[in-house]
Amino acid sequence: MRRLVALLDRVSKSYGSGENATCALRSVSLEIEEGEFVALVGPSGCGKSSLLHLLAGIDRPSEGKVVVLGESLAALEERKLTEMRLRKIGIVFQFFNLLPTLTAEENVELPGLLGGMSPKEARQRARALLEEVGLAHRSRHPPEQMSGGEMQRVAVARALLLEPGLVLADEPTGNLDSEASQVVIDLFRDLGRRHGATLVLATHSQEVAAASSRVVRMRDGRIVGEEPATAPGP
Ligand SMILES: Nc1ncnc2c1ncn2[C@@H]1O[C@H](COP(=O)(O)OP(=O)(O)OP(=O)(O)O)[C@@H](O)[C@H]1O
Repeated sequence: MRRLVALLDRVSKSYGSGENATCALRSVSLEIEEGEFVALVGPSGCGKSSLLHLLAGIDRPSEGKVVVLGESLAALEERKLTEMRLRKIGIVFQFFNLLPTLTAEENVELPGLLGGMSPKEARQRARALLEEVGLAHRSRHPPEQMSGGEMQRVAVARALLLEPGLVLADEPTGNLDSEASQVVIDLFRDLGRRHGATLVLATHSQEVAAASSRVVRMRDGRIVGEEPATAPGP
């Protein structure tokens, strides 16, 4: 059997309290195995980002259990959670979140430097990743001199720098035109093959969903279907 990378066990998440409480996730259970490329799809507000935030340890569940790479996130103190986010989880955002004053190469190196890699090793790895995403020639440019698609490829390279066990992406093509989206989609599709990466992303894009190995459909904070369908549990 393949290794389990992430597990949500009857997870619920509410924001706010009393009359203003919003229930974003309602008893969601999900298992993600090594090497999977899972696309979370569903209407706006159905809970996709909330689920990603729990997997990333950005948020904690109101109820239920979240286990990522063998660690129960609820049990981790804040310092260990931050450390885990840096070293073991790569995150790609819709709006890239690159640092504007750094070059592409420096942006990609950053998690390595923060994670204790030597500057030389971080640079070598950043260069190799920028080459892999087809941007070796743009490595000295700051984000403002790049297209959206290029910025997102830099963000993907940055997310991979520390070879995370889990890569999460929230609407990674949401801000790109169709041509740039396709390049980013192809990149994600190759990640599993080249890096053995396990990927979970939230998307409204049919093309992204079509490139995934499993589509998880959500509605009103619940998982309402999967394609291909997984066998029912015991
Ligand atoms: N920080 C927050 N505080 C209060 N409510 C929130 C917060 N974050 C999300 N919500 C609510 O939780 C529900 C689920 O939101 P979530 O962002 O997870 O949905 P989504 O499927 O990612 O939507 P979209 O596709 O529009 O990004 C929504 O009703 C949303 O308004």
